[in-house]
Amino acid sequence: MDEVVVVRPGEFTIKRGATRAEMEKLLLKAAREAAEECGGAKFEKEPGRIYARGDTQCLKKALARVFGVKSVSPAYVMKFEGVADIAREAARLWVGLAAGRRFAVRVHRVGNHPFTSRDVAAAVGSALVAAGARVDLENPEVEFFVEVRGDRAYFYTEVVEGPGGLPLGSEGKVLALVSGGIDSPVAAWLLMRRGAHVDVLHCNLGGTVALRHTLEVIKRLLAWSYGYNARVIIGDCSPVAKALRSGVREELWNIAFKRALYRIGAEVAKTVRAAALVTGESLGQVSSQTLQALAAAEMGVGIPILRPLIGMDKDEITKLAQRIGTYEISAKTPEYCAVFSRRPKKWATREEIEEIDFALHDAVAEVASNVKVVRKWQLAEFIKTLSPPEDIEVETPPEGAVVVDLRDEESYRKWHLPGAVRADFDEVLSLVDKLGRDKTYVFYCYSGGLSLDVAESLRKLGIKAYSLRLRRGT
Ligand SMILES: Nc1ncnc2c1ncn2[C@@H]1O[C@H](COP(=O)(O)OP(=O)(O)OP(=O)(O)O)[C@@H](O)[C@H]1O
Repeated sequence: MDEVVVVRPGEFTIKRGATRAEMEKLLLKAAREAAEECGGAKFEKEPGRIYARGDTQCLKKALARVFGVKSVSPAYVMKFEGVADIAREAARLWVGLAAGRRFAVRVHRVGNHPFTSRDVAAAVGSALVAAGARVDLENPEVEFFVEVRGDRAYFYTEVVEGPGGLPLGSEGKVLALVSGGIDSPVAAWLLMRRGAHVDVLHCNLGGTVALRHTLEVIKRLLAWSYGYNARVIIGDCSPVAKALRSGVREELWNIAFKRALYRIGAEVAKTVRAAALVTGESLGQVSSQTLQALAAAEMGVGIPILRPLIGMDKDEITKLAQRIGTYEISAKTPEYCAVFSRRPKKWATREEIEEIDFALHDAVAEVASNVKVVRKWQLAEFIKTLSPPEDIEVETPPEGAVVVDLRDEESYRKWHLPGAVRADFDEVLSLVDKLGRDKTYVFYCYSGGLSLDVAESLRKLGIKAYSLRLRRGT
């Protein structure tokens, strides 16, 4: 008796010849990388199955995250001579588990044998009934699976669902635009699941705190990218924010930013040889995701834009994000944004798109040619190196600075620094526009994270800004 993890490949097993052989090779490559998380494994292959030997419990989880895998079962395997051997072994393994419960035996048989699946089920069933269990095929409390393949029998009780889809790398490469929010990592994951190698582009508008958050989300997403050392491409998008705020009417900012993202994406896609962009847009979710807005933003961009979430509801997307493991961090990513207008237009004319292109042309080129590329395997180390500019934190407000309290109203009412005004983080830019961009600003919040980020992003727009480190007791 030997322990093994049975891996069942998904839909690509219906393919034939070279395509199938290539897909099996890719699946095995990804499975080997996944198994490294468990100290490695020994793999064996036969038509329609892969077997992995190693740390069974760990492999069960890791291999159930490999694209192209339909399901995984930790199993015992034995060589047998006849049905009696199978029934004896089943009884030895399962009597304790079956005792006093309603059970069903499910048998799957591949190969030529002098017995049928029913014969096996009957023999195993009676061995367990003899031990005090009761057969109930309709509504069992426990299911016992026996898979007979050639001269071996596999015994298991657990079937862990894999992601399905196609092995990573079987369907070319795409570039996913990922924001750190809930939706775009899900969109990227869905393309991975269909076999595409996915590189990720993030356009950073906030400060280091927000960037770290987003990269943590991306790290979780890429934990699924077994077999491909994906690229994370980070653009500092402050030139776009600046150009947009100075050269585009506010009602068009959302469409214009989207267009800038697509344009930057199209440029970066050329360098990484991606055949399409992927975004997390879902029809009608926000005002820039109307059909007209999407059509206007992508007019003449020159690369296909794939939107796998377009017909999905938010709760479906959220459930997937939870399964992928990105939801928790995504939900907490600060969405500080310098380019969201308060009264967004839901469409744009061709002339308006031309105006946008004219205003953003140089900024798009600047961002696209200054991106930073980090590989999946270096990402964790890279995140550790990120820290905000040294002089951004101060102990006391600089002389003459406008002091802004970013906490909620109740906290502000109870206590605030003398002379401080209160603002939510998404009101900061309007406040700065109102009070003057030439003034110095200093922000404080609860923990110092948000104020750092707000100050850093304002600096990127050319505004003098600091984050105040509150002393204990204040
Ligand atoms: N800063 C960014 N960097 C890269 N891509 C982005 C960025 N912001 C938005 N995107 C892309 O544009 C899409 C639409 O963005 P928008 O903010 O309208 O949608 P969203 O539904 O909030 O998406 P998400 O939840 O992914 O942030 C995103 O799904 C993502 O693909």
